[in-house]
Formats: sequence, structure tokens, C-alpha cells
Amino acid sequence: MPVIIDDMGLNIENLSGGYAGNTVLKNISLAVADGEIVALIGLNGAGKSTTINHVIGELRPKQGTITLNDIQLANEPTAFKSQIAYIPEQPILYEELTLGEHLHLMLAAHEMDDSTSWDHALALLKVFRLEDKLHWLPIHFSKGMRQKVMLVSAFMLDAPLLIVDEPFLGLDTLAQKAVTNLLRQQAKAGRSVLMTTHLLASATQFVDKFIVLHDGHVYFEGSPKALAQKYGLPMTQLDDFFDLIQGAGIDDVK
Ligand SMILES: Nc1ncnc2c1ncn2[C@@H]1O[C@H](COP(=O)(O)OP(=O)(O)OP(=O)(O)O)[C@@H](O)[C@H]1O
Repeated sequence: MPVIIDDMGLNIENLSGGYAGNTVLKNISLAVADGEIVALIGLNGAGKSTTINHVIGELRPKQGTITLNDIQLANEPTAFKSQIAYIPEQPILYEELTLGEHLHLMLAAHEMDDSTSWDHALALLKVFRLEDKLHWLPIHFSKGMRQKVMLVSAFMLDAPLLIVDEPFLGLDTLAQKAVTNLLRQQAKAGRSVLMTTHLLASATQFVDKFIVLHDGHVYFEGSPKALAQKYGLPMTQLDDFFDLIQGAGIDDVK
């Protein structure tokens, strides 16, 4: 019988990389399966954004491979990147474009049919209470509204992999709930999510897997329940996880 290797979803294998003269990631391997929500967690400087910058093709690996649904980033960068919607930690908006123009441009840039995708965009605008602001320029947006525009722009693409750096940053509680629901829907539809967060206890509500990055190494990969059990913390107290490993030293509590 032939051996079937399931390479669907995101696979990072033996990745070393970072910046000129600064190898941040040291031989990391991790996977995000189709329909899975995975959160990269770690202290400031652990390498979360650096990992994301490699997956979106902004940084070139020193070693290792990154594959998404059988397409390797190094071999087919355009096809690889076309499968990703990315929300950076700091919103990036075209200051001269209205909200409506911005969304139309995003759809065109991703070669999506505007007539079929626009209803989806409008539904998302409604979720974030932005539906009457299509003619607004970014200068009139609050910080949270800018983040919401980035969220709408990304969710409307229905990309196979959604990457979000700190999805809840600057959002009010209504918008945080809306994002959680949209992430769950994304996963239910078989699409994957790779996110970063510092809010571990809340993330246990919807994340399938935590990946602990520490000093450029993967120290743990598993469910929130498995992380809590391994380090002897109740799920509701996972926000204390890094206090624990700072106090004891991560190698000692492993
Ligand atoms: N442009 C850069 N050039 C050189 N080194 C960088 C650059 N950006 C980040 N670093 C370094 O890479 C390491 C990892 O940073 P990274 O931004 O990936 O951390 P992070 O886990 O995302 O942290 P945070 O929680 O603060 O966002 C840090 O030591 C940082 O100083």
C-alpha cells in the first residue's frame, strides 16, 4: 500500500533564520493543520514576529523549509503567498484612500471578483459597526477602527491561511468577541489560523494548539489543556505561565 504523506496546512521544518548578524530562530519545526487555530506564545523578543515574517516571505531562511498546502515558499513564492491573508500588529492603511476604496483595492490585489466578494465585505463591516463609514479616510479612524479595517480586509479574502499578530490589540470587548467568532468560523470552514497572543487564558477558549517559543526554540507544542497539565497550572491561570518559567527557568519546569 502506498504511504500517503499529508502535507496539507502549514509546515515549517528545521527553520533557522532572523536578521543579518542575528540568527533569532534556531532550527524550529512546527505545523498548523487545515482547520486548526494555533497561537505562537512567548515573551517579548522570543521570535514570534520573526517566525511570522519568515512565513509571509519577508525574511529569507538561513536553513529549513516552509510549505503551505504542498507549495514550498522558496520554490513558488507567488503561489505560496496567494494563500495567505496577513494582519500585522501595526495597521497599515493607504492614507489617501477611503475605507470603501481600500477594500476594493484589496479585492483587486488578490484577484477576487468584486461583485461576488463585496456582500461578504459589507457583512464584515457590519460586524465591526463600520458599515456607514465607507467614505471615511484613515485620518478619521481611531486606533481600534484601524485595526478593524485590517481585520475586515483579511477576513473577506477567505484565504487558506490567516496570520494575525495580536488580533485583539486595541479592540473593544464587542470587537474582541466578533474576532473570536470569525476565527472559529474560519477554522470550521477548514481554513487555518496562525496567531500570536500574550492573552493565554482567553486564548484557551478557541485555540487548538499553543506553540511556546523561547529564545528562538520551540519549547512546547500542544493543546492548551496539555500545556496547563504539563506545567501544573489551571487553564484559567495560564496567564501566569511566563511568571512560572521566568522564576524557575524554562528548562527546570519542562
Ligand atoms: N529588524 C530587526 N533587526 C535585527 N533584530 C531584530 C529585528 N527585529 C527583531 N529583532 C530581534 O529579534 C528577536 C526576536 O524578535 P521578535 O520581534 O520576533 O519577538 P516577538 O516574540 O515577536 O516579541 P514581541 O512579543 O515583543 O512582539 C529580538 O531579539 C529582537 O531584538
